[in-house]
Amino acid sequence: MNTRHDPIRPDRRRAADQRRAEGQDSRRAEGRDSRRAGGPGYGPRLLRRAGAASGLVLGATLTLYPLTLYPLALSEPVSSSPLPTLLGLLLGLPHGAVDHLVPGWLGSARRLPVRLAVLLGYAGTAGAALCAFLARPAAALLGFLVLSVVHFGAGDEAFRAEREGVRPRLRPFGVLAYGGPPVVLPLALWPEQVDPLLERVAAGSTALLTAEVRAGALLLTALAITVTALRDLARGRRGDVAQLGVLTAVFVVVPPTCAFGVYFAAWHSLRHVARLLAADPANAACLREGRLAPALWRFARQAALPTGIVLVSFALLVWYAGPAGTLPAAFAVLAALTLPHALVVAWLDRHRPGGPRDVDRPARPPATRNRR
Ligand SMILES: CC1=C(/C=C/C(C)=C/C=C/C(C)=C/C=O)C(C)(C)CCC1
Ligand SMILES: [Fe+2]
Repeated sequence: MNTRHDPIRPDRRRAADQRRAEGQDSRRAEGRDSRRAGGPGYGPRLLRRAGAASGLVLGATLTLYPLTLYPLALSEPVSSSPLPTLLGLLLGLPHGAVDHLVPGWLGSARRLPVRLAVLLGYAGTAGAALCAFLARPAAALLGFLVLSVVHFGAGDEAFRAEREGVRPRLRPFGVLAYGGPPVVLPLALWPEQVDPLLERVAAGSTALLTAEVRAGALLLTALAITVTALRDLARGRRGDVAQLGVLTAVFVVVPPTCAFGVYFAAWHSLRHVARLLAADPANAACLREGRLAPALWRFARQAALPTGIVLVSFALLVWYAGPAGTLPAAFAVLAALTLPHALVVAWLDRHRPGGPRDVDRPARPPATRNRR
């Protein structure tokens, strides 16, 4: 096969080989794109819609809140109730329920032993995180908050890159600009509402979050938001600037437990589910035809059993811990599942079309090459 040392016309052979390889490369990239993203252009289109929907829901929360809900939600029992956060977490739970299938979709874990190893690794990592949470709750909660900033922010950076069909670049300021608002703003701007909850989740955790730590994190987040917004403005991405503005404003204006509940279900989870629908090769045909319902139905079926298992484990834990233990139990389960979930999502970001494992160019092949 290797003709590099062929004594006869090596230059012409080499050129022909290169042309053939380029053609194969391009066809492979196209096939990969249509397998994974539901047909050329469909993945980005789905992500654009999901992005617009999440921005609209947060925008609606921001505008309706002062008009209708403000007096109610600022009233003491509602503003510091964990209920909206728990409800949002519950609604968003399925976004992590098909994590174990993702490596198989991207072609890395189709064989049964590999799939079993993925499942075992997932369960083992969750178990280790749960042990850490039970042994050192305050320190573990702090680690969980940092992990949340990175997971939320990297998720949005990857989402934006996939929507544009380019390689994801995890710029630290970009990650902090998107991951900071849902975590840092509640801690820094709403301590009266958040601190009692943090103490209920893990006694002693607020002592670690000193005023200086919060002020420093707030400053860095504000800087990251400003830099990212200016960078996007310079590139003419006014839509992204508006979305970042809405995301930030929601966490400044709306009390945190409410803002976080809406954010988790309608922004983080919705966007991630859109990426999952585009990544599942079995959705390619229906998504190419513009039919979303079969893809959603397939996702619902795949997510049902793992979501059910988590809910039953959670119910057992609450029953064991009693009503006072509900919040710590909820967060212990959440923190335990977040660690393997964040690892799988980081893996997805690296292996999606256009990710660093792919060739060093946009996810979709250039328009001039091999267009039908
Ligand atoms: C503990 C706590 C909070 C933080 C919750 C976080 C950070 C959840 C992260 C979930 C993740 C990362 C899920 C993965 O997809 C709030 C809302 C600030 C205030 C109430 C107490
Ligand atoms: Fe997530």
